[in-house]
Amino acid sequence: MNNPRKPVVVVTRKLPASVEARMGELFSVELNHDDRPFSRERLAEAMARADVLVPTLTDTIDAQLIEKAGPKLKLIASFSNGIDNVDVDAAARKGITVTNTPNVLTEDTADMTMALVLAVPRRLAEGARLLAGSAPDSWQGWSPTWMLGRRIWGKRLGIVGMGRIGTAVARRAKAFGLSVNYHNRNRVNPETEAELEATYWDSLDQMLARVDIVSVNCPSTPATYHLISARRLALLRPEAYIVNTARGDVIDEAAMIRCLEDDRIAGAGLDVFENEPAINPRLLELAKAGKAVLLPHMGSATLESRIDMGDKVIINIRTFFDGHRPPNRVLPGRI
Ligand SMILES: NC(=O)C1=CN([C@@H]2O[C@H](COP(=O)(O)OP(=O)(O)OC[C@H]3O[C@@H](n4cnc5c(N)ncnc54)[C@H](O)[C@@H]3O)[C@@H](O)[C@H]2O)C=CC1
Ligand SMILES: O=C(O)C(=O)CO
Repeated sequence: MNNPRKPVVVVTRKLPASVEARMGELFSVELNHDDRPFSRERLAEAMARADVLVPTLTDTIDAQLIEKAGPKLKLIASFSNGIDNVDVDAAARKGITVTNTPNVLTEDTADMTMALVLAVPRRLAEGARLLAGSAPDSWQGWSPTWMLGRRIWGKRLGIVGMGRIGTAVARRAKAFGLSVNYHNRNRVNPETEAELEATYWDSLDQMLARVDIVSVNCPSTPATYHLISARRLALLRPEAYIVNTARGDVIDEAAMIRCLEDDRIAGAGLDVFENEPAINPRLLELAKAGKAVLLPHMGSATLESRIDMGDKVIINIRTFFDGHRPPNRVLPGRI
């Protein structure tokens, strides 16, 4: 580094040991060994004196906190792909650069999305729970009419948000015999569309009315808040399933719960929730009834992705303090 003074870097959560060790070599780093989430006061205190804050998606870095940040704070290098928890506009106004960790978790999150696409119609969680919770002789054996789910092969998938993860989901879905439909802000390039044999729907409403499984893969932004609204949920066919590995607030969760309870849709596979980590108890009841498979936000949770995310954070900090534009800079209005 050109600057002999090591930047003061405050990390809000425990990271993989190799990442923390490398940060210790490069920066004057303050780690969070006990992994307890920072309170708002502790965040404010860290932002008052650090050169760099390394938050993650569970830290809300809003305009109020950013306005009160100390003059040294120049970089918020988030350990996350989604950046909805950081007010990027407020950071830009204050001259603070924001970075995230895209790409390295795309394949893992797409795998988990596909796992949910399979798990709900094929009743995977129900079957596994049945054996895990039962006495050794309580299963009476195979029967032609028992535990029947719905076929995946030949069905229509509708992806909302055909970016990195959406496209990786589409590749997997094609291999499972699903036809790929998508709605996105922009149409993807013709080569990708041809490779995936994907159908683009300019109208989200029309796509929702047509598909068998919806996969939500767009970011949480003011424009996508409750994008899957009560009105749009009503467009889904009663046999349709919905999978969300993006952010909880892209779907009107209360409206989705009513649809599931009233059998107006067939099921849901959810890795994310509107009020994480709180989960609506009615969703837990739906999971018990086999109408929902719920995961505790673990879409990208592999050791490999966490190490790669840590490497990205380090590279973003290093390039910034070497006087270059960090590779994963998030610009206002570009999410
Ligand atoms: N469950 C988990 O553990 C993880 C969840 N995520 C979530 O997945 C999201 C997507 O990640 P990536 O695919 O890497 O992002 P991306 O930026 O590559 O793709 C998002 C796509 O959504 C589209 N989009 C944005 N606003 C839209 C709108 N109003 N209508 C239609 N399309 C819109 C964009 O044009 C883009 O193509 C992240 O923002 C994050 O919230 C990301 C990683 C892990
Ligand atoms: O990085 C993100 O956006 C996640 O949701 C978890 O990896």
